[in-house]
Amino acid sequence: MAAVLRRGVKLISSGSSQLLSGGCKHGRTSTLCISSSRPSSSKINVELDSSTGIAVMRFQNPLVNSLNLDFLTEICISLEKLELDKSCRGVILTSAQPKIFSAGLDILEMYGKNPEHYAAFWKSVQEIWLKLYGYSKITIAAINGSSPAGGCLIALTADYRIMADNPRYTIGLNETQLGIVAPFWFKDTMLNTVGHRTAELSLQFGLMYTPSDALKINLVDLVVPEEQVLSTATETMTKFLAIPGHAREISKSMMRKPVVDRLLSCRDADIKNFVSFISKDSIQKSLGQYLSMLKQKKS
Ligand SMILES: CCCCCCCCCC/C=C\CC(=O)SCCNC(=O)CCNC(=O)[C@H](O)C(C)(C)COP(=O)(O)OP(=O)(O)OC[C@H]1O[C@@H](n2cnc3c(N)ncnc32)[C@H](O)[C@@H]1OP(=O)(O)O
Repeated sequence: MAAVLRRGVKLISSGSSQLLSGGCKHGRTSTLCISSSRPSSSKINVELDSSTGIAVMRFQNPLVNSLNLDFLTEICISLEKLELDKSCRGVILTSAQPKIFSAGLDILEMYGKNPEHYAAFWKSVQEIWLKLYGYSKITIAAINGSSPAGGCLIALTADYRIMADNPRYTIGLNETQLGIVAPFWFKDTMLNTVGHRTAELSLQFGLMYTPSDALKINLVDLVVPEEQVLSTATETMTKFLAIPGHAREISKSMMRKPVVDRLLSCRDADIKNFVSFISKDSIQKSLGQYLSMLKQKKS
């Protein structure tokens, strides 16, 4: 059940199984409707301040916000609800997990599973990208931790990126380091942000950037002290909100639509391509080795 935090603000815990269709109004505060059962299973929470129209979506999928099928579905449903909710004007994406924005796609979803599973997973990755890259409302990524690969992609879909000034945090599309390849729409999203040459080097080497280096190549727009990431995101959102909405929205769409349309025109082929690529023995071997490396890092 949504709980009132302060005047005009509601906390919305949303497990995918708990979300009902359609938004609803409770007095002055516009929020999403959810049932009250099993709120502890929520992988995200959303706070919507109806006085400003700003929603804060926090990722809370322990340990590292890795993007598995359920988590992706839950994010997508919440984004859809916020998009339909007239009282919401913009969404800040951030993490409730310490030190990690998102560890990227859950490698376990791409390792040792069957083709049907790979296809369903990839479809959900496409869905989240299509939803976020084509999102009509303003999105700001408040990057308060590391953000490799799919985590970087989520950040890249936002209209603005603000990263915590902590050299331990890194961000980038590191796919080649895992022996896998960022698909064309990951590449296009990166290219539209940092330009051709930087994207080319970045993708081939699978480079991960510290916040200050990410700022130099425009991978992020602003680096601020960690404790100011959210407040700066809110201030920035207010600046975006001062622009006439329809004009901003059309401009955003004009910049992004060709890339969105490109994936829309070949979704099934892209899924087939992914399934055939990820099922290869050599790719499975690379992913297995990478997983072992992650585990060994601890010991
Ligand atoms: C021809 C063209 C065809 C196109 C075909 C397409 C091909 C596929 C394209 C796929 C695109 C994107 C891929 C991805 O997003 S892959 C994921 C990439 N992510 C990473 O490389 C991040 C790896 N993780 C880390 O670097 C670190 O874990 C961290 C995030 C910096 C956190 O470090 P930490 O020290 O705080 O925590 P750590 O102990 O390492 O991890 C805790 C546990 O979490 C597990 N884990 C970490 N990341 C992932 C992950 N992405 N998926 C699944 N599990 C993950 C880690 O193993 C630990 O588990 P455990 O506690 O030991 O059991």
